[in-house]
Amino acid sequence: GEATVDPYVASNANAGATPFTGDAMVKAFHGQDGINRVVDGMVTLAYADPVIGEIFTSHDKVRLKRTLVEQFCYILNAGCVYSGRDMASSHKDLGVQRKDMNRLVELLQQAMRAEKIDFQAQNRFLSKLAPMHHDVVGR
Ligand code: HEM
Repeated sequence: GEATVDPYVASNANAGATPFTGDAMVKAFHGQDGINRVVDGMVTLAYADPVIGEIFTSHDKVRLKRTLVEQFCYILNAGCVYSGRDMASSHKDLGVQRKDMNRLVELLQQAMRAEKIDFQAQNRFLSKLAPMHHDVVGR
């Protein structure tokens, strides 16, 4: 099941990036099914990772997968609403460092490669996520 969290106001703005327009990106990611597989792959790798796994293991994987799928799907313009928390609230107190962010990006790349996402589309998506390090990495 999914753990409950403190109340917050849901908004697509919480996703932390302006979505792509048109359907090129959703096609490149093989639709919502492909997005689900990419998130599943990334989350599985992250929980099992020797470097960053420890940051994840005490947190609810069910909610994380659901909200990550919504966030990726929203940003890729694949027809979803993001119902999760904003990136600053989601990551405060986790103690995420820049190297952890870099590691998660590597795992996302691994998951996208496994789904055979076009390389240019991978990089276009990563460039939407990169500025979020300001909110994700603790200071
Ligand atoms: C651009 C990079 C990142 C994005 C887009 C992202 C996205 C998200 C989203 C959507 C959530 C769920 C929000 C919610 O529950 O309402 C979340 C939570 C979480 N993220 Fe990230 N994240 C990023 C980077 C990281 C990094 C680098 C780490 C650690 C290495 C991390 C660890 C976590 C953990 C442990 C949670 C669960 C927090 C909780 O249960 O309270 N995230 N993230």
